Amino acid sequence: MKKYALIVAGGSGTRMGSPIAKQYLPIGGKPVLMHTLEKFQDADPEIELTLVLPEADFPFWKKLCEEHAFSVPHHLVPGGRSRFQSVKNGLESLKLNQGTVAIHDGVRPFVSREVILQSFREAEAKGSAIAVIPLKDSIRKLTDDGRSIFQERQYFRLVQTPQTFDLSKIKQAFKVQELGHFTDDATVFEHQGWQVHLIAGNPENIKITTPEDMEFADFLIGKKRG
Ligand SMILES: Nc1ccn([C@@H]2O[C@H](COP(=O)(O)OP(=O)(O)OP(=O)(O)O)[C@@H](O)[C@H]2O)c(=O)n1
Ligand SMILES: C[C@](O)(CO)[C@H](O)COP(=O)(O)O
Repeated sequence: MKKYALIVAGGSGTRMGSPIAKQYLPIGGKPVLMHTLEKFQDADPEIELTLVLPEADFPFWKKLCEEHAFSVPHHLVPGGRSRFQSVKNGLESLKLNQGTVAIHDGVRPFVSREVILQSFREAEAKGSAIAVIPLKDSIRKLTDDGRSIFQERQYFRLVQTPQTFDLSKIKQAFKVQELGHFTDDATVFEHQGWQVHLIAGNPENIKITTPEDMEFADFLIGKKRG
């Protein structure tokens, strides 16, 4: 079955607060996004890659690719005002309806090869595959009257990407109007009344969001290089 990956990097990285958006910041000598694209190509060179970026950044990205002699083949698609709109643009750019598509945050460069391959296998068999990890800390729910209530953490999971789907189903799901609780692609899929299938993610697959995450990313890259 044909495999696609939609790497979404259409955001501006306000929580990082750096002059250059976080997806272009260097770790281990090259931009975060290049590591992410390479992860998918290394997992399976047959995966067709689409990169969603703010349209105004296209010339900057092309310059970065030249500077780094970056040769992983990919199509560029303009992002939207929210993650939902960026994913929608990316899905609409895929002209065929058959296959599976992994939707992945460009700022998660530490996704493992095993998780990528497993997500495609399970999505082919079950229609969806959402990478999640269990919690290590205890958790509490805050109430409106200022109290907090213990929660049984075994019933919770942290949700990562990739979130991989049957292509025709996820295209159909994204035809809806955007709702406030659509924080990821699983919530959009579920809105159709379909159940999502969870798979085990890899714990180092962090979403680079704040300056501390960049420090951790530098540490992880260094550790991998030994
Ligand atoms: N309009 C948007 C907003 C976000 N994203 C992407 O969705 C992923 C997860 O979003 P997040 O970490 O929130 O990125 P930003 O929106 O860039 O960060 P912030 O919320 O701090 O501004 C990122 O790869 C980001 O580039 C996107 O493609 N299009
Ligand atoms: C899609 C996601 O990375 C899953 O954990 C997350 O929901 C993105 O959230 P953000 O607030 O847009 O960073």
